[in-house]
Amino acid sequence: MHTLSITWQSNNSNTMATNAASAPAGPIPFKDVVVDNVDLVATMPAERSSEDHDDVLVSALPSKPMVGSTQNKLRCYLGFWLPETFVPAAIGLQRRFVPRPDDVIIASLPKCGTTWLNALAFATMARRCYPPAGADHPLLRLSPHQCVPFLDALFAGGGREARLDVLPSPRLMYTHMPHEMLPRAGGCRVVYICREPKDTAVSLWQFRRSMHPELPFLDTFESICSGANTYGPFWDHILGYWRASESWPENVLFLRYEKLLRDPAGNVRKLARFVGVPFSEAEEEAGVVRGIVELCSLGSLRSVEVNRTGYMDGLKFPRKALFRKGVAGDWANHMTPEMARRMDDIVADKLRATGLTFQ
Ligand SMILES: Nc1ncnc2c1ncn2[C@@H]1O[C@H](COP(=O)(O)OS(=O)(=O)O)[C@@H](OP(=O)(O)O)[C@H]1O
Repeated sequence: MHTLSITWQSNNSNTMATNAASAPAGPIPFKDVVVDNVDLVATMPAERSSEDHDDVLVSALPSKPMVGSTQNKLRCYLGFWLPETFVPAAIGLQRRFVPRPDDVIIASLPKCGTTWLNALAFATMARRCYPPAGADHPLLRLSPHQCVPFLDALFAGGGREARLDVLPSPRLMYTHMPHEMLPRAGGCRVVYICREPKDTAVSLWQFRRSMHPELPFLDTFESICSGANTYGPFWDHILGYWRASESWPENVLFLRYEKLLRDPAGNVRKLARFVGVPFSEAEEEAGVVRGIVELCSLGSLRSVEVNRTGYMDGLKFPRKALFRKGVAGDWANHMTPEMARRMDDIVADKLRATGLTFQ
């Protein structure tokens, strides 16, 4: 098992002095601290979990194979197909996670822009300690997933969730769990990123192929359409956060990957306002938003050493597989018209009368 360490280091006072002029008014996230060596993905339990977790017998839940994995399977818990190793995380999150009012949680289905949004949120919230143009920015030596703790891995067992308690406020974390698995209380802020389902399907398949090059697209496609895919059904995952964003707009921000591609700066401003640290006029004039967008662009992240080399240890996937094409519409290169129509029909049917569309 990988050893995890969370190191909080005092910030360099010169950096603070340089930033003072452009610092926003109000609470300053990440003041005096730097997140380092937080690779919570690497701590995912390798063993399968079939024990009793708080009176839910994981091995008694309905199961299906997980496409592309011989080690893990999916279990249906409260209507969602979760990786078996993460069912205890869903239970633990619901029962024991105590959000703080100023927590920020990034939520998504896998392959919807999680890595990008993690990077943007981290760079935005940590900008006083780390100006985006700074040569010592954590995103120049750590992967975005190393900068943002992964709730699903932390709550998967082994007492790791206690590590969250020592993080100073405001905490930034991420999850792939459905909205239904998050506790209601606490009033923390959740930022969800949603992506066109056909592109998400292609991205997931390509990611899996980085480990299993021969994997046919059809297996991934069929499992997604059936609903029994990792964290699926995808329509229920999306709708859970969509409805929450409509009911509690001050708590849940619903972002779209395609809109982020079209207007990254506008969406970063929206994100900053939502998490309570809007950009000041001085910051706008100093090009801070532009700097964050550039730092977190696919080209920049892809060129960082840690993102080019090495593996997401617990998952054995190469990190570079997280930074592929980053475009909208790649589905057209991999789906037949019939496959595309089938998925569009599923989406139209499931999202009917919800106000959410992908057209
Ligand atoms: N900076 C940036 N800008 C635009 N797009 C980006 C960026 N970083 C990652 N990506 C693209 O996001 C896809 C990976 O999805 P996730 O980050 O959600 O994967 S994961 O859930 O964290 O495993 C994957 O999409 P595809 O290229 O379509 O496969 C990545 O290329």
